Amino acid sequence: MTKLGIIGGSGLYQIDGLEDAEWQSVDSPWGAPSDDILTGTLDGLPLAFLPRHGRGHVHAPDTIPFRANIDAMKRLGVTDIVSISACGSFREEMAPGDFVLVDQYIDRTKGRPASFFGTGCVAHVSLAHPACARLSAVVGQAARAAGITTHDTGTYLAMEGPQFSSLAESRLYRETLGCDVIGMTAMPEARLAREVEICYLTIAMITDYDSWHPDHGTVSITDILKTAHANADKARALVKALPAHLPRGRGPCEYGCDRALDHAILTAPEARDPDLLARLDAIAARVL
Ligand SMILES: CSC[C@H]1O[C@H](OP(=O)(O)O)[C@H](O)[C@@H]1O
Ligand SMILES: Nc1ncnc2[nH]cnc12
Repeated sequence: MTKLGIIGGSGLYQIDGLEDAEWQSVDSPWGAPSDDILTGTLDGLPLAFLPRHGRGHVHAPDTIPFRANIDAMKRLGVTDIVSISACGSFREEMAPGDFVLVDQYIDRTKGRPASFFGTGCVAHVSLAHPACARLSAVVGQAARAAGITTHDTGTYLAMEGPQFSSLAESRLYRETLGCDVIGMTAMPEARLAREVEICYLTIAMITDYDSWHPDHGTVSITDILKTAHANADKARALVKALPAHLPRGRGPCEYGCDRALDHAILTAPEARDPDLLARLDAIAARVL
């Protein structure tokens, strides 16, 4: 049975229209999630919504408790995460107001805890295709049905922030690294979603042209927030359109997202750390 998780970014701190809506506090051995999680159903689809920065925008990109957030989603039984992020654009044709379905990432974040595994239980999952192509196709259909201009692929540069990029960095990411969009939060979120075997997709909601564009000057938070608020209405329209496109029942993910931990754990059973294993109870129960 599909259970949809939505992670809302800057400007998207709640969603409307859920039946049996309830803000639930979820305990995680990885710390407190960014906020309580709004659960309910939308047209019969079970859904869990978490504002990534917390209501009131409490967490900075580097203090978001990514592991607690993803562990909490897993504990709630979420099978698919659609993660929504305000992003800058490196492409003229990916204009403010457009949505980009991210399929690749370049991770330039620094020092954020990026794995549930480590000493005492070492695991290596594949991240060659971090986004779930099945989820991306479904979200693309729903976004178009909601009248949103949507680009089907894009490479996301995850920067550390919280400051925006210098002009030289912006040009490097666009011209040398070939990235399409930029933000501060999709990593390590995408890595962690793969480790917990949840199908995952980042939707980049374009708010600005970062600082490379000769006609747009430097990126300003005031302009970003104006576009982010308009984008949040589109994001809510997209969420409303999703249940009509997302099948309720589900077989195995055809791209293997839900089996990412098969053969991934290297530590011998007798050498595993019981404390770490206890913290992995929700994450790796299927294989431990
Ligand atoms: C509001 S501008 C910078 C801020 O917005 C993005 O957050 P999110 O991905 O959660 O929408 C960006 O990554 C920065 O954290
Ligand atoms: N230009 C930009 N750089 C990083 N994060 C962003 N979020 C929105 N716009 C951004």
